[in-house]
Amino acid sequence: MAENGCNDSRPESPKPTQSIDEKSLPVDSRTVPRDSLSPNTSCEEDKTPGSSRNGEELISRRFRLLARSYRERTQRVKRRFDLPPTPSTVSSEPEDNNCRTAPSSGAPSVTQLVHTVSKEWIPQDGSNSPGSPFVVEPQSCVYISWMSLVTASFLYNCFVIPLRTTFQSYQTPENTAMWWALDYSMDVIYFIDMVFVKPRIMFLDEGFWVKDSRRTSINYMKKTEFKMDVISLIPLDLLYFYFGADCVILRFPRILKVHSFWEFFNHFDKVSPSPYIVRTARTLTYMIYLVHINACAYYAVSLYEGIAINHWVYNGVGNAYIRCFYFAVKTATSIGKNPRPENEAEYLFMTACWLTGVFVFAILIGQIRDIIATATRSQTEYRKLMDETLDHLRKLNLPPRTLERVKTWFSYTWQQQHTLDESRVLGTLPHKMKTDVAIEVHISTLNKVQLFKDCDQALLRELVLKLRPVLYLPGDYICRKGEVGKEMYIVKSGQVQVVAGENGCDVIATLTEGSVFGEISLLQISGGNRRTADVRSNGFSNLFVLSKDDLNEALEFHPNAQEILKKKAKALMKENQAREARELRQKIREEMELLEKVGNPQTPTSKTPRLLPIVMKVLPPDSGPARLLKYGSKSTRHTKGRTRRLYTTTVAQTESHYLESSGKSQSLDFGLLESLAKNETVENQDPEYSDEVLQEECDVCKRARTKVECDVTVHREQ
Ligand SMILES: Nc1ncnc2c1ncn2[C@@H]1O[C@@H]2COP(=O)(O)O[C@H]2[C@H]1O
Repeated sequence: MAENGCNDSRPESPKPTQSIDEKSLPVDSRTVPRDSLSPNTSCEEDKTPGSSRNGEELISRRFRLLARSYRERTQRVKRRFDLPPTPSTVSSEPEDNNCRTAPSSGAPSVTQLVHTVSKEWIPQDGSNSPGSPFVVEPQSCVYISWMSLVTASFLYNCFVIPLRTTFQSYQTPENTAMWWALDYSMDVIYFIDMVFVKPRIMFLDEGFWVKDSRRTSINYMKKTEFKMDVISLIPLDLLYFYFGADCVILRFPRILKVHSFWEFFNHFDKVSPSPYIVRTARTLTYMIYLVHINACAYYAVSLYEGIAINHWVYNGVGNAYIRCFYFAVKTATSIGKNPRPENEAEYLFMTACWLTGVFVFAILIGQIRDIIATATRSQTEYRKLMDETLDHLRKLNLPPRTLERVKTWFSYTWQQQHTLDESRVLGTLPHKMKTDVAIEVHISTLNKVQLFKDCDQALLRELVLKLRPVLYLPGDYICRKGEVGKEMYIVKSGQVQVVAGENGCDVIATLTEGSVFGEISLLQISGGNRRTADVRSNGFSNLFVLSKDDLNEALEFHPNAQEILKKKAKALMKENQAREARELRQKIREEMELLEKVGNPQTPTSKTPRLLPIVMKVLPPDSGPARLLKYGSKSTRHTKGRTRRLYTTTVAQTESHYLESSGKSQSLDFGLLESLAKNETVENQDPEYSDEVLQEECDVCKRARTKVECDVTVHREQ
C-alpha cells in the first residue's frame, strides 16, 4: 500500500522525478510547495474524476515546475550581475577589470588599463536609488561654493551679534534698517540651505552613492545638523516687538550653525591645492574670534562698572571697539603691560583672559606652527639631507666638480619630483590603490614602452610598483660594457645613448621616452650576464629602474611575457652583431683603399689620399701605423718592371693599430690571418663567437689579403 492510501496499481513514479536529485536543484525548486511535487497531489488528482491520471502529464507538470524555478533563478542571478560594483572594488581587482574591460581580445593595452582604473573612481549610483537631477555631490565645487556663502553668513552672525549686543554705539535707530536688511539676508541663506540644499546632499549607503532625493532628505533629517539648523532659525527676533529692536541677543541661536563652518573648511581642505593655507585660515579665524569676544566682554564689564571709573576699565577715549580689541590682544597674548585690576570682578576677568591666553592661544599658535612645519617638512628634510651629504663629501676632500654634480643631482631631483623618495610618500596607501596611482602617474611613459604592448595586464600591474625613478646627469654612464647587469631601465624623460669606442665617440643608438635597455644582460641573452654596450645619459635623464630580482619575480608567473622579452632582446643582439660586422667591413674597406693609395704612389691615384690627413690626426703620433704612414714602407719589390711598396706583414698590424686607436674593439685576428694564408681550416674554438661572426672575420681577412696582394707571411715579431 502506498503511504497515503493510494492504490498500488497507480502508475509507477515516473523516471525523471527519480533522476532529479533534490540537493542539486536550484533553491527555488526546493522551495516549491511540497504538495505540488509530491505524489500526494497526483494521488488526490487521481481521485478527481475527469483529471488526467497518466504519468506523462505528471512528468510534464514537473518539468514545467522545474523550468519555472530555473527561470526564476536565472533572473535573480542576472539581477545580481546588473548591480554596479561597489567603490571598495574601485581600486581594481584585476579579475574584475578583466570582466569589464577586456572581454575576449587578449591582454588589454596600458591605456585600457588606466581607463579602467579612472572609470572606477567615478562614484557609482546604487541600483536601488533612482538618480535625481537635483541632488548635490558633497565634494562638488557647486556645493563648496554654496557652503562658503553659508559660512560667510554664519561668521557675520558670530561677529555682529556680540558686537551689537555690547557696543551699543553700533546699534542705533539710524542703522537699524541696514542691520535688519543684512540680518534677514543671512536668514534667507540659512533657510535655503536647510530647506533646499542640505536635504539633497548625496550620501554613501553600504558603499553606494544614494541619489534619490527622498532618501537624501530622510538622511539629513536624521542628523543632529538638521536639529541645529532648525534651532538656529528659530525666529526669536519676533520678540523685538516686546523687548525692542536693539535687543540683538535674541538672534543668538544663529550662532548654532557652527557645523556649517566646520563642514566648509573640511571640504575645502580636501579640494584645495594648498590645504595648509585653509587650515591656517581656520585657526586664525578662531584666534580673531576669541579676541573679538574678549574685547566685547571687556567693554561690557567696563560699561557695567562705569566707563573711566578707574584705571582698569575702558576710559572712553578713541574708538571703543579698537581700544577694547587692543586690550584683548594684550591680555590674551600676555605681550604688553596690562592695567592692574582694582576689584574682584576685574581680577576674575583678567584671570579668565590669561587662562584663555595660556591654554587656548598656546594651542592655536602651536597649531599654526604645526601647519607651517607640515607644509614645509619635505623641503626641510630635503635641505637637511643635501647639507649632510655635501658636508660629508667636503670632509672627504672630493674635487669641487664632484660636489657640484651632487648638488646638481639634488636640486634637479627636487625640482622634478618634489621628493627624494617617492615610494615613501605613497607608502601608506593600500597596495591596490598604490598600483592605480602608479599607473596613473606613469601612464604616459608606459604607453610608449613597446615592450609592454604585448604584455598582459597583470604583469604590468606587478611591474609598475617596482619601478624606481632615478635621475642621471649629462654625461653620466648608466652602464658600462662588460659590467654585470643587475638592473634594466626604462627612459621616462630625456635621452640616453648606446655608445661604443674608447671615449664613447660612436653613438650606436639614441633612446628616448619609453625605450627599454639593459635587458640583454639581465635575461642573459648574450650567453652571460655582462653588459653588451655602454649607455650614457645625454642631458638630464629620468629613468625607471627595475631590478633583476623584481623582474624575475614578476616573470616567474608570466612565462609568455618572459618569452616576449627574450625574443626582443635576441633581435637586438642580432641587430648589434650585424651592425658591428657591417661597420668592421666598412672600416677595413676604407683602410684598404687608403693603404692602396699610399702604398702605390706609381698609380695614377697615388697622390696623397684625401683621408690620409684625417687618419694621421686620429692616430697617436708615435704609434706604428702613424710612423708607417709618415715615413713610408718597409720594403719594396720589383714585379713586372714596376716598383711596388708592400705592406704585407705590416698591413695586419696597421689594421690592428688603427682599429684600436680609433676605438674599435675588434681588430684583424693575426692567427686567423695566418691560418688563412696557409690555407688551413679554421675552426671556431671560442664559445664567445658565433659561427656567423667567425665567418665574417674570415671574409674580412681574406679580402684584406687579396686587396694588398700580399702573400701573407705573418711575422709576429715585426
Ligand atoms: N644597438 C642597440 N640599440 C639599442 N639598444 C642597445 C643596442 N645595443 C645594446 N643596447 C642596449 O644597451 C644595453 C647595455 O646593457 P645590456 O647588454 O644589458 O642591454 C643592452 C641593450 O638594452
